[in-house]
Amino acid sequence: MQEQVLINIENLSKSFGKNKVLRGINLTVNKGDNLVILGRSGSGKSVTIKCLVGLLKVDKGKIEVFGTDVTELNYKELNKIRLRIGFLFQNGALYDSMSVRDNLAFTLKHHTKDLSKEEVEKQIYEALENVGLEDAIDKMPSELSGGMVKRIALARTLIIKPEIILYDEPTAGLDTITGKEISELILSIQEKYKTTSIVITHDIICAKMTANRIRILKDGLIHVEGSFEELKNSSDDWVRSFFEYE
Ligand SMILES: Nc1ncnc2c1ncn2[C@@H]1O[C@H](COP(=O)(O)OP(=O)(O)OP(=O)(O)O)[C@@H](O)[C@H]1O
Repeated sequence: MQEQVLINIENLSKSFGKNKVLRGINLTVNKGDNLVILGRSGSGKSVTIKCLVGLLKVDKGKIEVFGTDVTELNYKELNKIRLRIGFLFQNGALYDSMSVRDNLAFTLKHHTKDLSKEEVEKQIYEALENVGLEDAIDKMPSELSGGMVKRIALARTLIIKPEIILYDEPTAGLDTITGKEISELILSIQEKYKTTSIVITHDIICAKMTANRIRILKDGLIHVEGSFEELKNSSDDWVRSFFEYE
């Protein structure tokens, strides 16, 4: 069966002044892929996904998402594509002044107009159930632990039923056990919803649990790609160094 390409990046370049961050990235993500991008701090992982959703303007190259080159779109057209993509940002903060319910309702209503009150409530419960936090519905963000905030942020991402989910450092700032729980959750979401995802992480356990393919960025290019086991056993010392703490 022919693979369906959801993301196709060709020759993507991006500099900030003299800082040449991306020097010609090529990347495809097929439907159902769960791609992990590894790379040292500052190697351009976040810049890559920000270009992907049009938060940063590219210098050169093509980025096709759902078959449309997003580098050529105006704001309105870009927004249409973004509605099909969920983000879990590194500091994916919730709105502090809103309860968990209102945080989720706000996102849902922004995304899908004209839902009945009952439907909104039902979808909020469903999203919270997916992350095992139905009981937190009336809590304020200040009452939640770091791991709970990540889970709620994930529920907020899921509530729009995205076709692609972008995770930027989903386990950053969490202790090992809580980080592992978040990775397990990402995995269970992948299995339940057959989502396509890109996960940017430093956390090798998270990469092992969530990736079907891994790419490693170096010097503004994709240095290497392969499965977890292939890269872990690479003949390249630099590549293997990422897997030392597994
Ligand atoms: N808006 C910006 N303006 C100027 N420079 C930027 C901007 N965004 C990113 N950079 C620079 O681009 C480079 C890559 O940053 P990026 O955030 O993509 O790294 P990263 O690989 O995600 O790192 P980390 O793992 O630490 O999050 C860095 O040198 C950073 O300073």
